[in-house]
Amino acid sequence: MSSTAAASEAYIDASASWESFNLDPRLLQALDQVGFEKPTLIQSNAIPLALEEKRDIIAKASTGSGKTGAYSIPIVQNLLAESDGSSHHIKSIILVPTRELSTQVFKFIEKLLLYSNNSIQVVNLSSNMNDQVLKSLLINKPEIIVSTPNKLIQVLEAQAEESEKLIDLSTVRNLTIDEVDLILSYGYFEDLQKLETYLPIKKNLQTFLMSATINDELNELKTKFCTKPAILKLNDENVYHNNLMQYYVKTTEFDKFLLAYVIFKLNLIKGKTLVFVNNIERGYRLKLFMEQFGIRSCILNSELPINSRLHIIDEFNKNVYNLLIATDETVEEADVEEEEEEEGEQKEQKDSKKSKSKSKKNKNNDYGVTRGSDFQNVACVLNFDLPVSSKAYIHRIGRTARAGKSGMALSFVIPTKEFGKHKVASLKTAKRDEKVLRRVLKQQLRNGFEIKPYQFDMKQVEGFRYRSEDAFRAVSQTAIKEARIKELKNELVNSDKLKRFFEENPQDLATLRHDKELRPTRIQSHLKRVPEYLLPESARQDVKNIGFVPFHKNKGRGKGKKKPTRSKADPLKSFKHRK
Ligand SMILES: Nc1ncnc2c1ncn2[C@@H]1O[C@H](COP(=O)(O)OP(=O)(O)OP(=O)(O)O)[C@@H](O)[C@H]1O
Repeated sequence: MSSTAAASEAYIDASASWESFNLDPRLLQALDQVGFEKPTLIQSNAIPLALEEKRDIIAKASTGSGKTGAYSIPIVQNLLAESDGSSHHIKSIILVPTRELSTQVFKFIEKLLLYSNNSIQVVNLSSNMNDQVLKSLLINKPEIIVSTPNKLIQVLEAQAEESEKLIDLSTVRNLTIDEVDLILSYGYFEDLQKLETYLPIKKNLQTFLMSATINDELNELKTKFCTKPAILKLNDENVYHNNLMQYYVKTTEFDKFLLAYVIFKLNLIKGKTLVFVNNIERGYRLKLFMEQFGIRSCILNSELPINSRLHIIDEFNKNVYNLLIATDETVEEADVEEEEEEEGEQKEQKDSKKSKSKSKKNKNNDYGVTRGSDFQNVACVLNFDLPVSSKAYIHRIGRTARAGKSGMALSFVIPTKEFGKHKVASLKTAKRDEKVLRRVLKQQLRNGFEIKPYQFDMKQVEGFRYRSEDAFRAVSQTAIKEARIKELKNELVNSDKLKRFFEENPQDLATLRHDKELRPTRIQSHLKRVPEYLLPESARQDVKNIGFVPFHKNKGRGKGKKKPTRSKADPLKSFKHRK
């Protein structure tokens, strides 16, 4: 069995087994190798529909519920069943919204093909290989192509002039669109329309459309690509998020920084934390601020080269880094509009064309980490900046408590009366924080979940204010600009090294750290130490006795269940000093 962690009992479908789907022995062996003992609910529902009934499928299932397997397993099974090992044709196209996800899905399929003796080939079109390498891979007519819609169309259009067609989609038998609503909101709709002209639509083409949240725009795609699809809407949030504790803290614009300092310096969160901010500049501001206290973190945003982005996620998953500050660049007006409409606040009809073109700006980034990315063992998602919609909230918190594991989500919320009071620490999106919080609370409650208010003991936190203000002042606009350029330069060098050594020297990769200090202009080394007098009483007397956030499974979280005991529900209350 491999290192892939076993899923919890609630997460898998105990009544089903891989054997019951008549899977190819090579695939069964691969599933055993990745450590999937039994299918998850979405997998046990989707696989028979796809394999036995040959249905098109539209599936909505919770984040972290195993949707990748739900479509990849039938794809690989069909290919293994058909393959004679000699002739090759492109049979399956898998479209995903981001390059990160493209790599992730590609790697997963490679694992499923481990015992297929190269009879089936898979290519990641969106990876960073040069044209010659890509050409050599495509010449072999790989059975599966994983790509963003944009990249696929680019290659198809570029070859239109050439006599030899590298990609011939007339042989395609399966089209999968993962995170389909995000694909639409990224402005990929036109690319999908173009794709229609290359694919044998509705002629023997099986289609899978997958997402954790599904919107109305999907109807157009459904009519275009599907024939009598089976619609799977698993009401599974309460199964998957039973292990997720959710809290929010009402605070002020500056105190977000103060609290982040206290939380990370005093190690109040045990395990890896993924911090979400709403723009790139905020990410660097927070990193530079925390750096002064000796708190190391990595940055993840669309500015960084793709190789670095993938390496950072990989290393974070291998526990090389504890703290990752990711910019959520899906903070879209379209999302906000959509929610306002849903709640009847905006009566006017949405001009769908306008909203499609508006979100198009994201498309060229092909970047996104709130959706689909399989971050492993994330103990806490900290919404340093609250997202702008409850949909975005679902996807962010879905980066923790995955595969039945436990996790915690903590969100900082700026009350409307506090908005705009601290010029430098202020953020435009925070104006709507309270409104968004109301929606998030309502939406989570519908699924039986409570997001509890969390009160920090501000008397204890107050002692850290002076140092925070000092450190915050040092992070000037110029310091941020310089740090941004420096990081970019570092990562370009890293990315180049990564490119050259990717395959040959995997050990060398480990030495490329992404959490190096970026150093704001003014260095204040005294800030790295927390003096004894600032520690809470208990921490001063006996560091070993100080508590930490318990991330073990808590059975009492679900709807109508018994409330957890205070010590379990109040994880941030006790302080631990970072050594
Ligand atoms: N049958 C299974 N048994 C055990 N673990 C599984 C199984 N299927 C998937 N997993 C694990 O569950 C995690 C989540 O799976 P996956 O990334 O497919 O979720 P998802 O539904 O696509 O989530 P998202 O909506 O966030 O993209 C992964 O770490 C994966 O390895």
